[in-house]
Amino acid sequence: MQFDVMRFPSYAYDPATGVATFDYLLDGESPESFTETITFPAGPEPTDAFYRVLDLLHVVAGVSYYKVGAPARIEAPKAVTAEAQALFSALYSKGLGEYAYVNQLPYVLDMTVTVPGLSDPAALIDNAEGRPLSAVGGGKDSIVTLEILRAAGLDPVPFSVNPNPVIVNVNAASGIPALAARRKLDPHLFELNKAGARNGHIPVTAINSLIAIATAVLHGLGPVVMSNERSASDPNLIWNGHEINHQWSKGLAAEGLLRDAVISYVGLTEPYFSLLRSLSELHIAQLFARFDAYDDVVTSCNKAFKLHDPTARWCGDCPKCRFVALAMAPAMPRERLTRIFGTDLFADPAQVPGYLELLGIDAHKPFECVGEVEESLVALTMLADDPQWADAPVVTALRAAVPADGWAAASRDAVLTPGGENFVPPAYAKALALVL
Ligand SMILES: CC(=O)N[C@H]1[C@@H](OP(=O)(O)OP(=O)(O)OC[C@H]2O[C@@H](n3ccc(=O)[nH]c3=O)[C@H](O)[C@@H]2O)O[C@H](CO)[C@@H](O)[C@@H]1O[C@H](C)C(=O)N[C@@H](C)C(=O)N[C@@H](CCC(=O)O)C(=O)O
Ligand SMILES: Nc1ncnc2c1ncn2[C@@H]1O[C@H](COP(=O)(O)OP(=O)(O)OP(=O)(O)O)[C@@H](O)[C@H]1O
Repeated sequence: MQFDVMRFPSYAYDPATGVATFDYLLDGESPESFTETITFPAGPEPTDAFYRVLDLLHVVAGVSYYKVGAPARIEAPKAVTAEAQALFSALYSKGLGEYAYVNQLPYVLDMTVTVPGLSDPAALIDNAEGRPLSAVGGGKDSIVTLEILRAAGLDPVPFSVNPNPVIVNVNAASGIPALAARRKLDPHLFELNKAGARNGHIPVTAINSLIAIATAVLHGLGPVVMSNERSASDPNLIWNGHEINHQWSKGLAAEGLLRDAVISYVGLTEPYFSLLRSLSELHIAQLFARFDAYDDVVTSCNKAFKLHDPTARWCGDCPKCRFVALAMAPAMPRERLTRIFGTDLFADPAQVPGYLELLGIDAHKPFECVGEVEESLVALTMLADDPQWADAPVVTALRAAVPADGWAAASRDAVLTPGGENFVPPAYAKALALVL
């Protein structure tokens, strides 16, 4: 399918129903149009700031439709600030890096989004003191964030886009009333995919983040708090001189771009940050071990989410399950880990090849939300030192497979000491410090 340009004809919002509709057009000889629907939790009459977030969301959510044909031009509909334009361009290039690599479309890595003009920054709106909106994905990370915010008395409001049964159960376990938004992709996208249109991964966290920010603005809440970890900024591979990162929109660069766009174009003083940015996945897993109220519900397995089966939890046989089990194992009794996963991955030699990938011994880091190779190596050294794990068949096999220079790269201090740039405001940094 060939298209010349991607356009964004219009969007609409109905305050009575909370329904927003976003229109997209892939223009060319045989154009295709799409409408995405997002239903926000009903709230008071929207302000200008809310509509400004929708202006950003309109362009950002367009990535799902752009990927059908990847035209060489993308024309955003409205004048925005330079920071917002920078977000758009990065999202359609770096955010679609995995898609470009898998579909062998190198020009996508250099895509820019044009705008009809540059606007002045919006007047500032001080939202820093409001109750935080805490994004919940159902995995260990967002549970840790929610509990840190609660312990510090910050009174978080859990929020999810399209809450699946895992998220519903996690929210129930937290006991805190939650907000939710519904997002419906245009069914025409799936028809085109069935007919063989191009497809691939998109930077979904950027879309969920803007839906969260719009909800926070609509409900007069404070900052949106994410749970994106340090290793989310780590690329999977380098291709044509560009970093390809499956988790690009969870990374630090995307967080900075999104913050700058919302601060300048919407005017919020404290729109959005990741509380866990300075922590490794291994460290977050250690913190999760302190909260056993979620053991029967927590699920980070993307395969389980793909099954659309309300009872599906950990599949026990994918990179995400392998990594999270490895990260949690050093912090909890073997029976507890086996209960959470429904299986003992370290007793099953069939898991060894998958673990070799995570340890950087085979192939590149999988296109999944998994930690850095160093984190896996450190977790393995911790298991090797722990009598309950040392003789597990998978641990024994992995210890033998890691080359001598591999161990040298595994520094417990480096992995378990918070570090790196982050955007956490001081009041929230204090809350985090209480659990470290
Ligand atoms: C659950 C999952 O992993 N989905 C990825 C999978 O899609 P699949 O066909 O197996 O199932 P669906 O997610 O139901 O998608 C159906 C089709 O719709 C397209 N689509 C979906 C959401 C969207 O916002 N826009 C869309 O166009 C999708 O392409 C399917 O055709 O494979 C896809 C292709 O590789 C992935 O794009 C799907 O990923 C979802 C967008 C998703 O939610 N993935 C997260 C679990 C995920 O990967 N998160 C990353 C962070 C990525 C980021 O930068 O934000 C992570 O946690 O590492
Ligand atoms: N459906 C959703 N609605 C709102 N926020 C979400 C949703 N899914 C994920 N998120 C948020 O996006 C970020 C990245 O998601 P990710 O799946 O990595 O995190 P998680 O589910 O909390 O933990 P884990 O890494 O263990 O799966 C997190 O801040 C998470 O809270």
